Amino acid sequence: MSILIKGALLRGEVTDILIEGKYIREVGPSLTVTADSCLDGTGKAVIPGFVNTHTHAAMTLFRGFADDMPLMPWLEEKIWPNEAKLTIEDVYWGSRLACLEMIKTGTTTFLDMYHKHQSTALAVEEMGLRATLCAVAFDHFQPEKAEKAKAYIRKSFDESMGYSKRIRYALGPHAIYTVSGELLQWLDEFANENQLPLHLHLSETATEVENSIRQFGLSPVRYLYKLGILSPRLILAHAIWLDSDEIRMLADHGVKVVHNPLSNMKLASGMEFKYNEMRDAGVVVGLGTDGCASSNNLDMVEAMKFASLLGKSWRKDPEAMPAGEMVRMATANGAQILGLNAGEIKPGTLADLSLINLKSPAFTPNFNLESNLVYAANGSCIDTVICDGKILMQNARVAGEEEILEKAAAVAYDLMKR
Ligand SMILES: CSC[C@H]1O[C@@H](n2cnc3c(O)ncnc32)[C@H](O)[C@@H]1O
Ligand SMILES: [Zn+2]
Repeated sequence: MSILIKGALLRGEVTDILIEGKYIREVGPSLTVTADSCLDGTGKAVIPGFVNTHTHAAMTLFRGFADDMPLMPWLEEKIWPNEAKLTIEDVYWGSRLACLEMIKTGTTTFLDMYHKHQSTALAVEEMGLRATLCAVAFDHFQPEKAEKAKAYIRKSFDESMGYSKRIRYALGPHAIYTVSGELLQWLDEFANENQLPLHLHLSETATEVENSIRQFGLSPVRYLYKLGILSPRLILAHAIWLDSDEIRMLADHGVKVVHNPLSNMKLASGMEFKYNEMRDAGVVVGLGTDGCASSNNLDMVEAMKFASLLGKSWRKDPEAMPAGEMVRMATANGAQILGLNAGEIKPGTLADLSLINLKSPAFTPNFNLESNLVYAANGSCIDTVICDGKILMQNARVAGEEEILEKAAAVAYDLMKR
Protein backbone atom coordinates (compact mmCIF):
# COMPACT_ATOMS: atom_id res chain seq x y z
CA MET A 1 0.00 0.00 0.00
CA SER A 2 1.22 3.51 -0.77
CA ILE A 3 0.10 6.98 0.32
CA LEU A 4 0.96 10.26 -1.37
CA ILE A 5 0.72 13.42 0.75
CA LYS A 6 0.42 16.36 -1.66
CA GLY A 7 1.44 19.93 -0.92
CA ALA A 8 2.03 19.91 2.86
CA LEU A 9 4.41 22.29 4.60
CA LEU A 10 7.68 20.61 5.62
CA ARG A 11 10.57 22.65 7.05
CA GLY A 12 9.06 25.78 5.53
CA GLU A 13 8.62 24.36 1.98
CA VAL A 14 5.51 23.04 0.23
CA THR A 15 6.39 19.38 -0.25
CA ASP A 16 5.02 16.01 -1.37
CA ILE A 17 5.74 12.85 0.58
CA LEU A 18 5.44 9.32 -0.80
CA ILE A 19 4.93 6.51 1.70
CA GLU A 20 5.37 2.92 0.52
CA GLY A 21 4.55 0.16 2.96
CA LYS A 22 5.83 1.22 6.36
CA TYR A 23 8.52 3.62 5.12
CA ILE A 24 8.80 7.14 3.73
CA ARG A 25 10.09 6.55 0.21
CA GLU A 26 10.38 10.04 -1.36
CA VAL A 27 10.20 13.63 -0.17
CA GLY A 28 10.22 16.58 -2.58
CA PRO A 29 8.25 19.27 -4.37
CA SER A 30 5.66 18.08 -6.95
CA LEU A 31 6.49 14.36 -7.02
CA THR A 32 5.30 12.76 -10.29
CA VAL A 33 4.25 9.43 -8.82
CA THR A 34 0.98 7.60 -8.31
CA ALA A 35 -0.13 5.98 -5.06
CA ASP A 36 -2.98 3.84 -3.75
CA SER A 37 -4.32 6.81 -1.81
CA CYS A 38 -3.71 10.54 -1.83
CA LEU A 39 -3.97 12.99 1.09
CA ASP A 40 -4.40 16.68 0.40
CA GLY A 41 -1.78 18.49 2.49
CA THR A 42 -2.95 21.99 1.57
CA GLY A 43 -3.15 24.15 4.70
CA LYS A 44 -1.36 21.49 6.72
CA ALA A 45 2.17 20.98 8.03
CA VAL A 46 3.85 17.62 8.41
CA ILE A 47 5.82 16.72 11.54
CA PRO A 48 7.28 13.44 12.82
CA GLY A 49 5.02 11.53 15.19
CA PHE A 50 5.72 12.28 18.84
CA VAL A 51 7.51 9.66 20.92
CA ASN A 52 6.22 9.70 24.50
CA THR A 53 9.14 8.08 26.34
CA HIS A 54 7.53 7.70 29.75
CA THR A 55 3.93 6.89 30.51
CA HIS A 56 1.64 4.43 32.27
CA ALA A 57 -1.07 4.17 29.62
CA ALA A 58 -3.90 2.54 31.57
CA MET A 59 -3.65 5.19 34.28
CA THR A 60 -6.13 7.12 32.11
CA LEU A 61 -8.62 5.32 34.39
CA PHE A 62 -7.27 7.39 37.33
CA ARG A 63 -7.53 10.78 35.59
CA GLY A 64 -8.78 13.33 38.13
CA PHE A 65 -9.13 10.67 40.81
CA ALA A 66 -6.38 11.79 43.20
CA ASP A 67 -4.99 15.26 42.67
CA ASP A 68 -3.01 17.79 44.68
CA MET A 69 -0.89 15.35 46.68
CA PRO A 70 2.87 14.62 46.97
CA LEU A 71 4.30 11.48 45.34
CA MET A 72 4.50 8.91 48.17
CA PRO A 73 1.09 9.54 49.87
CA TRP A 74 -0.41 9.74 46.39
CA LEU A 75 1.02 6.32 45.46
CA GLU A 76 0.55 4.59 48.81
CA GLU A 77 -2.88 5.91 49.83
CA LYS A 78 -4.65 6.42 46.50
CA ILE A 79 -3.02 4.77 43.49
CA TRP A 80 -1.56 1.46 44.67
CA PRO A 81 -4.68 0.27 46.57
CA ASN A 82 -6.76 0.82 43.42
CA GLU A 83 -4.15 -0.66 41.07
CA ALA A 84 -4.35 -3.83 43.17
CA LYS A 85 -7.97 -4.21 41.96
CA LEU A 86 -7.24 -3.78 38.24
CA THR A 87 -8.38 -6.59 35.94
CA ILE A 88 -7.03 -7.34 32.49
CA GLU A 89 -10.22 -5.81 31.08
CA ASP A 90 -9.66 -2.57 33.02
CA VAL A 91 -6.10 -2.29 31.73
CA TYR A 92 -7.26 -3.06 28.20
CA TRP A 93 -9.88 -0.27 28.16
CA GLY A 94 -7.61 2.17 30.00
CA SER A 95 -4.93 1.48 27.40
CA ARG A 96 -7.35 1.87 24.50
CA LEU A 97 -8.37 5.23 25.91
CA ALA A 98 -4.67 6.16 26.20
CA CYS A 99 -4.03 5.09 22.60
CA LEU A 100 -7.01 7.15 21.43
CA GLU A 101 -5.76 10.21 23.31
CA MET A 102 -2.24 9.75 21.97
CA ILE A 103 -3.40 9.39 18.38
CA LYS A 104 -5.62 12.47 18.69
CA THR A 105 -2.63 14.51 19.92
CA GLY A 106 -0.06 13.25 17.41
CA THR A 107 1.86 10.58 19.34
CA THR A 108 2.79 7.53 17.26
CA THR A 109 5.07 5.71 19.73
CA PHE A 110 5.22 5.37 23.49
CA LEU A 111 7.31 3.72 26.18
CA ASP A 112 5.00 2.25 28.81
CA MET A 113 5.52 0.76 32.26
CA TYR A 114 2.40 -0.79 33.71
CA HIS A 115 0.77 -3.81 35.30
CA LYS A 116 -0.81 -6.44 33.00
CA HIS A 117 1.11 -5.07 29.99
CA GLN A 118 -0.33 -7.90 27.88
CA SER A 119 -3.64 -5.99 27.86
CA THR A 120 -1.83 -2.84 26.76
CA ALA A 121 -0.18 -4.87 23.99
CA LEU A 122 -3.61 -5.94 22.74
CA ALA A 123 -4.86 -2.34 22.78
CA VAL A 124 -1.76 -1.09 20.91
CA GLU A 125 -2.09 -3.89 18.39
CA GLU A 126 -5.70 -2.94 17.66
CA MET A 127 -5.18 0.83 17.65
CA GLY A 128 -2.20 0.69 15.26
CA LEU A 129 0.38 2.56 17.36
CA ARG A 130 3.98 1.60 18.04
CA ALA A 131 5.02 0.91 21.65
CA THR A 132 7.74 -0.46 23.85
CA LEU A 133 5.98 -2.12 26.78
CA CYS A 134 7.78 -2.84 30.04
CA ALA A 135 6.97 -5.89 32.09
CA VAL A 136 6.94 -4.50 35.61
CA ALA A 137 9.09 -5.77 38.46
CA PHE A 138 8.67 -5.05 42.17
CA ASP A 139 9.98 -7.15 45.07
CA HIS A 140 9.79 -4.72 48.00
CA PHE A 141 13.12 -6.22 49.18
CA GLN A 142 11.55 -9.65 49.81
CA PRO A 143 13.46 -12.60 48.25
CA GLU A 144 10.30 -14.67 47.57
CA LYS A 145 8.77 -11.74 45.67
CA ALA A 146 12.02 -11.36 43.68
CA GLU A 147 11.76 -15.02 42.59
CA LYS A 148 8.14 -14.44 41.53
CA ALA A 149 9.20 -11.34 39.56
CA LYS A 150 11.93 -13.30 37.76
CA ALA A 151 9.48 -16.07 36.81
CA TYR A 152 7.03 -13.44 35.50
CA ILE A 153 9.75 -11.79 33.42
CA ARG A 154 10.90 -15.10 31.88
CA LYS A 155 7.31 -16.09 31.03
CA SER A 156 6.17 -12.72 29.69
CA PHE A 157 9.36 -12.38 27.62
CA ASP A 158 8.63 -15.73 25.93
CA GLU A 159 5.02 -14.64 25.31
CA SER A 160 6.21 -11.36 23.75
CA MET A 161 7.63 -13.31 20.79
CA GLY A 162 4.03 -13.42 19.52
CA TYR A 163 3.68 -9.61 19.40
CA SER A 164 3.61 -7.74 16.11
CA LYS A 165 6.73 -5.83 15.00
CA ARG A 166 5.19 -2.55 16.22
CA ILE A 167 5.37 -3.75 19.82
CA ARG A 168 8.63 -4.30 21.65
CA TYR A 169 9.21 -5.80 25.07
CA ALA A 170 11.24 -4.13 27.83
CA LEU A 171 11.85 -4.48 31.56
CA GLY A 172 10.33 -2.05 34.04
CA PRO A 173 11.69 -2.24 37.58
CA HIS A 174 9.64 0.44 39.30
CA ALA A 175 12.21 2.31 41.43
CA ILE A 176 15.12 1.79 43.81
CA TYR A 177 12.76 2.09 46.80
CA THR A 178 10.55 -0.80 45.63
CA VAL A 179 13.08 -3.09 43.88
CA SER A 180 16.11 -4.68 45.58
CA GLY A 181 19.65 -4.28 44.24
CA GLU A 182 19.80 -8.05 43.70
CA LEU A 183 16.68 -7.98 41.47
CA LEU A 184 17.92 -4.88 39.62
CA GLN A 185 21.17 -6.72 38.81
CA TRP A 186 19.28 -9.81 37.65
CA LEU A 187 17.06 -7.65 35.40
CA ASP A 188 20.10 -5.86 33.98
CA GLU A 189 21.68 -9.22 33.13
CA PHE A 190 18.43 -10.45 31.53
CA ALA A 191 18.22 -7.19 29.55
CA ASN A 192 21.82 -7.58 28.42
CA GLU A 193 21.39 -11.20 27.32
CA ASN A 194 18.24 -10.37 25.37
CA GLN A 195 19.07 -6.85 24.11
CA LEU A 196 16.18 -5.23 25.99
CA PRO A 197 15.68 -1.71 27.34
CA LEU A 198 15.53 -1.35 31.13
CA HIS A 199 13.27 1.47 32.35
CA LEU A 200 13.27 2.85 35.90
CA HIS A 201 11.97 5.86 37.88
CA LEU A 202 15.00 7.51 39.48
CA SER A 203 15.87 10.60 41.53
CA GLU A 204 12.33 11.88 41.27
CA THR A 205 12.14 13.54 44.69
CA ALA A 206 14.58 14.96 47.22
CA THR A 207 13.18 12.42 49.71
CA GLU A 208 14.13 9.56 47.38
CA VAL A 209 17.73 10.83 47.32
CA GLU A 210 17.84 11.26 51.13
CA ASN A 211 16.45 7.76 51.63
CA SER A 212 18.93 6.32 49.13
CA ILE A 213 21.82 7.85 51.03
CA ARG A 214 20.38 6.58 54.32
CA GLN A 215 19.60 3.05 53.02
CA PHE A 216 22.47 2.41 50.58
CA GLY A 217 25.03 5.01 51.65
CA LEU A 218 24.94 6.45 48.13
CA SER A 219 22.90 8.81 45.96
CA PRO A 220 20.65 7.00 43.42
CA VAL A 221 22.96 7.24 40.37
CA ARG A 222 26.02 6.23 42.43
CA TYR A 223 24.02 3.31 43.82
CA LEU A 224 23.16 2.13 40.28
CA TYR A 225 26.85 2.54 39.35
CA LYS A 226 27.87 0.38 42.31
CA LEU A 227 25.32 -2.25 41.24
CA GLY A 228 26.95 -2.15 37.78
CA ILE A 229 23.75 -1.39 35.92
CA LEU A 230 24.51 1.94 34.24
CA SER A 231 24.42 1.11 30.53
CA PRO A 232 23.13 2.40 27.16
CA ARG A 233 20.06 0.16 27.65
CA LEU A 234 19.03 2.02 30.80
CA ILE A 235 16.28 4.66 30.44
CA LEU A 236 15.65 6.77 33.54
CA ALA A 237 12.38 8.61 34.11
CA HIS A 238 12.55 11.94 36.01
CA ALA A 239 16.26 12.15 37.05
CA ILE A 240 15.67 15.58 38.57
CA TRP A 241 17.88 15.49 41.66
CA LEU A 242 21.31 14.91 40.11
CA ASP A 243 24.65 16.55 40.79
CA SER A 244 27.20 17.26 38.06
CA ASP A 245 29.24 14.09 38.76
CA GLU A 246 26.10 11.98 38.40
CA ILE A 247 25.32 13.63 35.05
CA ARG A 248 28.87 12.79 33.90
CA MET A 249 28.39 9.17 35.04
CA LEU A 250 25.15 8.92 33.01
CA ALA A 251 26.86 10.39 29.94
CA ASP A 252 29.92 8.11 30.28
CA HIS A 253 27.68 5.02 30.37
CA GLY A 254 25.29 6.11 27.59
CA VAL A 255 22.29 6.15 29.96
CA LYS A 256 19.16 7.85 28.54
CA VAL A 257 16.91 10.22 30.50
CA VAL A 258 13.22 11.15 30.14
CA HIS A 259 11.96 14.54 31.31
CA ASN A 260 8.37 14.59 32.67
CA PRO A 261 7.64 18.27 33.32
CA LEU A 262 3.91 17.93 34.02
CA SER A 263 4.09 15.25 36.70
CA ASN A 264 7.22 16.84 38.18
CA MET A 265 5.30 20.09 38.59
CA LYS A 266 1.97 18.63 39.67
CA LEU A 267 3.42 16.31 42.32
CA ALA A 268 5.88 19.11 43.18
CA SER A 269 8.69 16.55 42.87
CA GLY A 270 11.20 19.10 41.65
CA MET A 271 11.57 21.84 39.04
CA GLU A 272 15.27 21.96 38.37
CA PHE A 273 15.64 19.36 35.63
CA LYS A 274 19.17 19.94 34.35
CA TYR A 275 18.50 19.72 30.64
CA ASN A 276 21.33 22.03 29.53
CA GLU A 277 23.90 20.18 31.61
CA MET A 278 22.71 16.78 30.36
CA ARG A 279 22.59 17.89 26.72
CA ASP A 280 26.07 19.43 26.98
CA ALA A 281 27.43 16.26 28.61
CA GLY A 282 25.98 14.19 25.74
CA VAL A 283 23.05 12.54 27.56
CA VAL A 284 20.15 11.87 25.18
CA VAL A 285 17.02 13.40 26.78
CA GLY A 286 13.50 12.41 25.71
CA LEU A 287 10.13 13.77 26.77
CA GLY A 288 7.31 11.98 28.59
CA THR A 289 3.88 12.83 29.90
CA ASP A 290 3.97 10.26 32.75
CA GLY A 291 0.59 8.71 33.59
CA CYS A 292 -2.77 10.46 33.48
CA ALA A 293 -3.13 10.41 37.27
CA SER A 294 -0.24 12.86 37.56
CA SER A 295 -0.18 14.86 34.37
CA ASN A 296 -3.44 14.64 33.70
CA ASN A 297 -3.32 14.01 29.98
CA LEU A 298 -1.09 12.45 27.32
CA ASP A 299 -0.67 15.56 25.19
CA MET A 300 2.96 15.85 24.05
CA VAL A 301 2.32 19.31 22.59
CA GLU A 302 1.42 20.52 26.06
CA ALA A 303 4.41 18.64 27.53
CA MET A 304 6.78 20.50 25.17
CA LYS A 305 5.38 23.83 26.31
CA PHE A 306 5.61 22.98 30.03
CA ALA A 307 9.16 21.64 29.58
CA SER A 308 10.25 24.83 27.91
CA LEU A 309 8.51 27.29 30.25
CA LEU A 310 9.58 25.40 33.38
CA GLY A 311 13.19 25.30 32.18
CA LYS A 312 13.20 29.03 31.40
CA SER A 313 11.55 29.87 34.73
CA TRP A 314 13.78 28.05 37.20
CA ARG A 315 16.93 29.12 35.36
CA LYS A 316 15.61 32.67 34.98
CA ASP A 317 16.84 32.35 31.39
CA PRO A 318 14.43 32.98 28.47
CA GLU A 319 16.95 31.39 26.09
CA ALA A 320 16.78 28.02 27.85
CA MET A 321 14.90 25.11 26.25
CA PRO A 322 13.96 26.75 22.92
CA ALA A 323 11.04 25.45 20.83
CA GLY A 324 13.17 23.66 18.22
CA GLU A 325 14.97 21.65 20.90
CA MET A 326 11.64 20.74 22.52
CA VAL A 327 10.36 19.36 19.20
CA ARG A 328 13.54 17.30 18.81
CA MET A 329 13.24 16.07 22.41
CA ALA A 330 9.66 14.94 21.66
CA THR A 331 10.49 13.25 18.33
CA ALA A 332 14.05 12.38 17.18
CA ASN A 333 15.47 11.96 20.71
CA GLY A 334 12.60 9.68 21.68
CA ALA A 335 13.14 7.57 18.58
CA GLN A 336 16.87 7.37 19.37
CA ILE A 337 16.14 6.31 22.95
CA LEU A 338 13.91 3.49 21.70
CA GLY A 339 16.31 2.51 18.89
CA LEU A 340 13.80 3.35 16.15
CA ASN A 341 14.55 4.54 12.63
CA ALA A 342 11.97 7.32 13.07
CA GLY A 343 11.57 10.84 14.42
CA GLU A 344 12.50 12.60 11.18
CA ILE A 345 10.71 13.10 7.87
CA LYS A 346 13.17 11.79 5.28
CA PRO A 347 13.36 8.88 2.81
CA GLY A 348 14.08 5.54 4.45
CA THR A 349 12.62 6.34 7.87
CA LEU A 350 9.49 4.74 9.30
CA ALA A 351 6.29 6.43 8.11
CA ASP A 352 5.27 7.67 11.58
CA LEU A 353 4.03 11.22 11.12
CA SER A 354 1.25 13.74 11.67
CA LEU A 355 -0.37 16.55 9.74
CA ILE A 356 -1.13 19.73 11.68
CA ASN A 357 -4.20 21.75 10.67
CA LEU A 358 -2.78 25.24 10.11
CA LYS A 359 -6.21 26.84 9.71
CA SER A 360 -6.48 27.93 13.32
CA PRO A 361 -5.60 30.98 15.43
CA ALA A 362 -2.59 29.20 16.99
CA PHE A 363 -0.93 28.96 13.57
CA THR A 364 -1.91 32.43 12.32
CA PRO A 365 0.38 34.10 11.37
CA ASN A 366 2.83 31.27 10.83
CA PHE A 367 6.22 32.96 11.02
CA ASN A 368 7.72 29.96 12.79
CA LEU A 369 5.97 26.59 12.87
CA GLU A 370 7.96 25.18 15.81
CA SER A 371 7.26 28.30 17.85
CA ASN A 372 3.53 28.10 17.17
CA LEU A 373 3.46 24.37 17.88
CA VAL A 374 5.27 24.62 21.23
CA TYR A 375 4.12 27.99 22.57
CA ALA A 376 0.69 28.60 20.98
CA ALA A 377 -0.95 25.27 20.15
CA ASN A 378 -2.06 22.15 21.98
CA GLY A 379 -2.61 18.59 20.81
CA SER A 380 -5.96 19.41 19.23
CA CYS A 381 -4.08 20.96 16.27
CA ILE A 382 -3.42 17.45 14.92
CA ASP A 383 -5.58 16.53 11.92
CA THR A 384 -4.07 13.33 10.51
CA VAL A 385 -1.86 10.62 12.02
CA ILE A 386 0.01 7.90 10.16
CA CYS A 387 1.89 5.14 11.96
CA ASP A 388 3.78 2.31 10.28
CA GLY A 389 2.44 3.57 6.95
CA LYS A 390 -1.23 3.28 8.01
CA ILE A 391 -3.67 6.14 8.53
CA LEU A 392 -4.90 6.05 12.15
CA MET A 393 -6.69 9.39 12.12
CA GLN A 394 -8.04 11.62 9.35
CA ASN A 395 -9.94 14.91 9.73
CA ALA A 396 -9.34 14.58 13.50
CA ARG A 397 -11.49 11.43 13.68
CA VAL A 398 -10.40 8.00 14.90
CA ALA A 399 -12.52 4.95 14.09
CA GLY A 400 -14.48 3.70 17.11
CA GLU A 401 -13.72 6.62 19.44
CA GLU A 402 -17.22 6.80 20.98
CA GLU A 403 -17.14 3.17 22.09
CA ILE A 404 -13.69 3.63 23.67
CA LEU A 405 -14.85 6.65 25.71
CA GLU A 406 -17.96 4.82 26.86
CA LYS A 407 -16.23 1.55 27.85
CA ALA A 408 -13.25 3.24 29.53
CA ALA A 409 -15.53 5.46 31.63
CA ALA A 410 -17.64 2.44 32.62
CA VAL A 411 -14.67 0.36 33.82
CA ALA A 412 -13.18 3.38 35.68
CA TYR A 413 -16.43 4.04 37.63
CA ASP A 414 -16.85 0.33 38.32
CA LEU A 415 -13.26 0.03 39.60
CA MET A 416 -13.86 2.72 42.22
CA LYS A 417 -16.97 0.88 43.48
CA ARG A 418 -15.14 -2.45 43.94
C1 LIG B 1 5.72 -0.60 37.76
S1 LIG B 1 4.14 -0.15 37.12
C2 LIG B 1 4.24 1.55 37.27
C3 LIG B 1 3.98 2.00 38.66
O1 LIG B 1 4.45 3.31 38.76
C4 LIG B 1 3.50 4.08 39.44
N1 LIG B 1 3.75 5.48 39.14
C5 LIG B 1 3.03 6.31 38.37
N2 LIG B 1 3.62 7.52 38.33
C6 LIG B 1 4.72 7.43 39.11
C7 LIG B 1 5.73 8.33 39.47
O2 LIG B 1 5.72 9.59 39.06
N3 LIG B 1 6.72 7.91 40.28
C8 LIG B 1 6.73 6.65 40.75
N4 LIG B 1 5.79 5.74 40.44
C9 LIG B 1 4.81 6.13 39.64
C10 LIG B 1 2.21 3.54 38.95
O3 LIG B 1 1.16 3.91 39.76
C11 LIG B 1 2.49 2.05 38.96
O4 LIG B 1 2.27 1.49 40.20
ZN1 LIG C 1 6.10 7.30 35.92
